[in-house]
Amino acid sequence: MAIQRKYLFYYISFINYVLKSCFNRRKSLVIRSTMLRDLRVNILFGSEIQFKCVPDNILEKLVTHYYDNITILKHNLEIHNCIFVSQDTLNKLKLNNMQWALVNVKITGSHSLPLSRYNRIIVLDSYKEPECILTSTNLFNLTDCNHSCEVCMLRIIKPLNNFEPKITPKVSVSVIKPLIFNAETQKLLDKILYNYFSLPKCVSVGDIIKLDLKKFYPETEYLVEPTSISIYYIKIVEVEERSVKINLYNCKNKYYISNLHTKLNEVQYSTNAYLPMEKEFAINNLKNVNINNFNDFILNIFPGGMNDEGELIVSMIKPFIQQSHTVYGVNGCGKELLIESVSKYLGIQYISHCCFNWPTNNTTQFKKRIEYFFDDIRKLTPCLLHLENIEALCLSSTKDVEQEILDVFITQINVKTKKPIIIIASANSKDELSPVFLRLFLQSQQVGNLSKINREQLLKWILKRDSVALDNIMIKTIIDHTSGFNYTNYMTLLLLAVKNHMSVHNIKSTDVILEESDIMLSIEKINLMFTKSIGAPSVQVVKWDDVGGLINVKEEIMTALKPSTFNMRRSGILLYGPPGTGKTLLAKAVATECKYNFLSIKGPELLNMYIGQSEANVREVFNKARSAVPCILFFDELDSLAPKRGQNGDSGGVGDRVVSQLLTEMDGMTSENQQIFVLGATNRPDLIDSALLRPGRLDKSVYVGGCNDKESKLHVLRALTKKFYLNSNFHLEDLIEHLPDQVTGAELYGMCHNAWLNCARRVIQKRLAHMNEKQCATDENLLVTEEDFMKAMSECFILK
Ligand SMILES: Nc1ncnc2c1ncn2[C@@H]1O[C@H](COP(=O)(O)OP(=O)(O)OP(=O)(O)O)[C@@H](O)[C@H]1O
Repeated sequence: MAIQRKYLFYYISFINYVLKSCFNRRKSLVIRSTMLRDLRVNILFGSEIQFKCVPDNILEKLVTHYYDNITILKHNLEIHNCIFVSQDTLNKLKLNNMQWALVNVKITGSHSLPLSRYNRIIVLDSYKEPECILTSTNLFNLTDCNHSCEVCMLRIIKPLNNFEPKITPKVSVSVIKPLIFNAETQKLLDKILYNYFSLPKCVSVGDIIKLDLKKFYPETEYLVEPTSISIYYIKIVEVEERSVKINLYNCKNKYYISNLHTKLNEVQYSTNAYLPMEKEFAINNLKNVNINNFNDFILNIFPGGMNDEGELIVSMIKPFIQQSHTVYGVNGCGKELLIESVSKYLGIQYISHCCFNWPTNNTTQFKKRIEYFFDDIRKLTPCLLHLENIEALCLSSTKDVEQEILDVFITQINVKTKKPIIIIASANSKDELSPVFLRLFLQSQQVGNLSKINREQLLKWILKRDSVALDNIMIKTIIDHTSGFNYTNYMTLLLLAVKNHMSVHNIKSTDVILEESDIMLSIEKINLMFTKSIGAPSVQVVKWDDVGGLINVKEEIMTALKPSTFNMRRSGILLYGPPGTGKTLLAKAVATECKYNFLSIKGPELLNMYIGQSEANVREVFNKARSAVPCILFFDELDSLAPKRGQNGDSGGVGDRVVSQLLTEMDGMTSENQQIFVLGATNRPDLIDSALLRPGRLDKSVYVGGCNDKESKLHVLRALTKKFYLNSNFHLEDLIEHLPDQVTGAELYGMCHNAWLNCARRVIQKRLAHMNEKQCATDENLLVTEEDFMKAMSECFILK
């Protein structure tokens, strides 16, 4: 029987196994079918081992941790040619450290085998799970650069005992990334290639090589115009062996390339290629990385809390055929970062273009710009084209022009190419695109507001990526105070906090540990910026204890705002009651305490004499609220905005239309998301249209009454005199007896205000009298006495 030499090793193992079984009485000689299958797999395909792709910079660190520079240089340990295993796995594979072996991959759901390639098996001591690690570039090369296959196992086919790659005299490479070239990029690339091959590098024909600009040309940091492309990819197209040209299709042998012995030839062979898929990346600071903790230094490619959206966009794109989709999300929600991450995840080149660069006053020029742009893009396939602000195509003043532009766009995106152009258009909202335009896109994905858990994940992701230190308890506090924040908000928050920390502590380095005060100050600044940007008035800070009494009403509002066990919440509450009982004050306290955005509207402000304008104002208010979620929308004097419909005297039915608009918006609000809460306030609930008070809109009416018992009067008085210095022998309880039975908060406020003024006048008079004694009236001297209150009371009320 002619046994091929490469399988001899496995046959010997098999015979050993049978002999061992014969001598072991406890084991039966029966060889089960699974054993036979495993054996057959081993004989034909080698040992299967599990793997994990690890970011390049982490692997580089690990190698330098375990091997000194001399060993790395002597053995030419280049991470993209190596598979890293533990000592146990090496023993199991019966290999020696740094030995070359033929390796290939097992592809999920496929029986065909990619060609085997040479790889070095390197031991990283104390490495545990899974059985081996390698770079994503190496894995991609092992699949013959097949971007659409999923590898489930690595196979070590055959150990090579005396293998040593030869030096090739000539090599041809082509550039894959960057897609767009100019003289400057060319110069940089030449320099990187020269530096990279200054030490001999081992390659196979067809290999893709990843070159980090920072690593192979660190001087670029000092260039006047820094380049934005930091990673370059090249492909080995052809090598020469004893004057025979070896190209892609006839060999997977390894060759050494070095500047000294090899002539490098750059060809425009194929810029059209996929890239290795990168599902994870390493954080910036890898100071303390080691073999046991390296997983802590790896981050998912999708931003934290946006994993589901990322996966959904990936599933929209797969399989790679020419197609167009849309992604919606408000400004700063991280659309661009997400779409770029999707391109890295799928290993497809990313091109982004802002559509606002196209429009001009001249329609022909506008159309030409679109055509030229797509002509250029078709040379760069396969690629993921991100068209930012696609609404720019729908902003023409006339419908005819819009249609012409759309026709050109449709023609261009439907031109078929050999390799696909995957278009992802993004806009702030679906409403900005015309229906004709919407039909062009197959599927759409909304990047919505982040839930509390997602915000926490996102913040942790950013902190880890940018190596910003915070303690865990602070993260929870930040999350509680930043409802409605998105990716850009958190980036701004950290930037402001770092800036603040550096200026307060006079630190120059960027390695800072942020304190709670830095963060809180930045949150306040951002909230203020935001309030200004949406045109909301800044709300005076009112705390719960500034509102006296009204305990039931406070509880009612708070339970309505908190999601219940079934995640059902009220969409709105109507506060009604006599004037001056604290309805507006309550709304302000809700805004301060809940840390929600707060939009306050006085009913009559929205009414306008022009036809249609009042309804438009209502729409505008709800749009503002939607862009500021989570948001409390407070309508004061709601009876003037939403009176009963069909009443006489309503000129032209404006009131009816405003009510209808209000009802529509409130319905939309509940179905779209639960983060807008409407508070209404009125003195006359009987005048409000009943449709507004049905469940799902303002589904609860709460009475806010005056103070008619001693306890509530005392609570309000305590709240109003919180900042007063009261004379020690005077108690507020004594005042209560003299107050009228029915008083409102506003009346009590008036009385307290007068009492303080009485006190101030008294102190000033005293001061003027003692002018010569140089005695000053400080705050401590402003002790409000019972007499001040009694005088104020007699001014405000008819005493009992
Ligand atoms: N419960 C209370 N605790 C403390 N102060 C109160 C209370 N109720 C009313 N006030 C005082 O009265 C002032 C007016 O109250 P507010 O404007 O909230 O009344 P309102 O019910 O909204 O009146 P209107 O119906 O006329 O708009 C407040 O600024 C506050 O100083």
